[in-house]
Amino acid sequence: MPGSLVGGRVLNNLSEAAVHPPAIRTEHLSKRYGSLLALDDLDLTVDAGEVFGFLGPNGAGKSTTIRLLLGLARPTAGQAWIFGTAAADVATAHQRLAYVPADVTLWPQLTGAEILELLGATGPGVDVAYRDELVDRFALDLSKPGRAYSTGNRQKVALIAAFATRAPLLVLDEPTAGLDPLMEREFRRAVNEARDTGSTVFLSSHQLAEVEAVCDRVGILRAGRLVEVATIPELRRLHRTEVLVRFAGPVPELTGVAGIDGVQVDGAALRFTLTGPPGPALRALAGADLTTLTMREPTLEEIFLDYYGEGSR
Ligand SMILES: Nc1ncnc2c1ncn2[C@@H]1O[C@H](COP(=O)(O)OP(=O)(O)OP(=O)(O)O)[C@@H](O)[C@H]1O
Repeated sequence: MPGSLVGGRVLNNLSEAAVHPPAIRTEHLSKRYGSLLALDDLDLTVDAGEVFGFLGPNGAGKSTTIRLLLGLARPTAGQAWIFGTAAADVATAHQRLAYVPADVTLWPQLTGAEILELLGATGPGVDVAYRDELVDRFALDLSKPGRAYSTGNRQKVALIAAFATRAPLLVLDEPTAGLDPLMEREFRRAVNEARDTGSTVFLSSHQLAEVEAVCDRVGILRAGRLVEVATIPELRRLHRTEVLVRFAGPVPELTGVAGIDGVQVDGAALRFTLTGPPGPALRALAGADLTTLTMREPTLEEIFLDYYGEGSR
């Protein structure tokens, strides 16, 4: 390794970053449309090999970010890199990525088969055997002209074309919005296969179950600002857990105990929300005569509602 020849940990790390740059890196990336700051100072790194979910309510700035990453829009400030290449250097950056837009448009006169051929010939390469396998798995009829495909089938054509490139980076904007549950399952399989072969997947989504099923990490965007980046278990730890306790004897007084919120007494049952470490609550309960203790982790939906809440965009 060139780094180890000259020695020194710092130099090794530098050469590592140069040889294996992150799949996506942004620094102070911002986009303004008139008075609207659609994306505000985004600093994000997605490592090669990660499946990263980009979440946010309508209008949060997800598609704007994707357009900036693809060089389809110019940042107002900041910069983005794809595997170390400036996103603005489209000819180089796009040799290593495949993209599926939220609204797939196909050439109306070409058949599905012709469209896949064309996309294969103009993209970053194609694994024909894998493409044929995906056509079967997504149950896509390739004989129809583009104009005759439904929204979901147009999406399938674009997804198959993207996965079949085996590109090092797949950028997918709302990839399953038009797919039925069976096809969603195939989509998840294909994402896992992409990860298994070392590809990076960056997907924007509103579908929390999908994000939970396939993503290693998620970024949460709200009104143009990145408000969290975490793994899903980390997100759960950051958020409240609902606790239900039933007692055989008297119900202890928990109001004022650290890390507890929303205490409700209902006969011999006590409900509360754990907002911090469970130690103080458990100590407060230790002397009581408990019959059951149930803890429920927040669903991803509850976590996102916490972030989106009032005033979100
Ligand atoms: N070309 C444009 N001109 C003016 N405003 C724009 C333009 N593109 C996007 N916007 C605005 O920027 C904000 C972010 O839009 P963007 O499409 O990035 O959101 P999104 O998170 O992808 O939303 P959705 O989930 O609905 O797709 C929105 O308020 C949108 O109206």
